[in-house]
Amino acid sequence: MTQSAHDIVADYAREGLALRERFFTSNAEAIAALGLNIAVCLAKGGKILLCGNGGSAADAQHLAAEFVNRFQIERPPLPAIALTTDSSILTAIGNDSSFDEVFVKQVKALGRPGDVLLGISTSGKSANVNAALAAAREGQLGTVGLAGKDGGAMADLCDTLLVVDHDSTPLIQEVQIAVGHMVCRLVDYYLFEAVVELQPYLE
Ligand SMILES: O=C(CO)[C@@H](O)[C@H](O)[C@H](O)[C@H](O)COP(=O)(O)O
Ligand SMILES: [Zn+2]
Repeated sequence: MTQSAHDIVADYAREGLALRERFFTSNAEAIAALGLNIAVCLAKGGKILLCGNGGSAADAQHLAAEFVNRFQIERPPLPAIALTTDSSILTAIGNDSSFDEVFVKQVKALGRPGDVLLGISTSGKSANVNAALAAAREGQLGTVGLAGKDGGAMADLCDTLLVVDHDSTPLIQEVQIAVGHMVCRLVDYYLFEAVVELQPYLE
């Protein structure tokens, strides 16, 4: 029998709520550690590079904007670059080399040791994201992955990997942007509210 529109809404909301509950209950410590890790990178003068495809490209841009502009408190701008935004770079690399290379070359051009690359994918199988993570590791950047499903190939490429254990791409994405927002909140906390807590990690 065909589902009603009401049932589609109710089922989607119920599944998303259950996933959030499961994921954040079992990953709270890892998310707190990730927030600290990103705060330490920024406090030491590093920057955050972000990449992903489709909805994850939007998430990369969304999160870069939170760092550069502000999140919930007024504070100095923080350095973050989404590698998904420059259409000249993306089309030149995609056209001359391959779409798999669109992020790698930017990591090599812009990344410095001590920076962090945050790769976002729901499948863990996006070749351009995984190539960027491999190049970041090679260049001594920290590598962080937000993945879904079974994590794909990202596990072997990331210092920190958070896997949203579900098969639905949009539900995974909704959890991933919440993780990103929590990291922004934690960065504000460590850099501007609880500076003494950060101090031991800077020595
Ligand atoms: O937003 C969505 C689906 O919700 C799509 O645009 C989705 O992001 C695209 O199909 C991506 O190419 C999927 O890439 P990935 O998550 O597997 O790395
Ligand atoms: Zn989407």
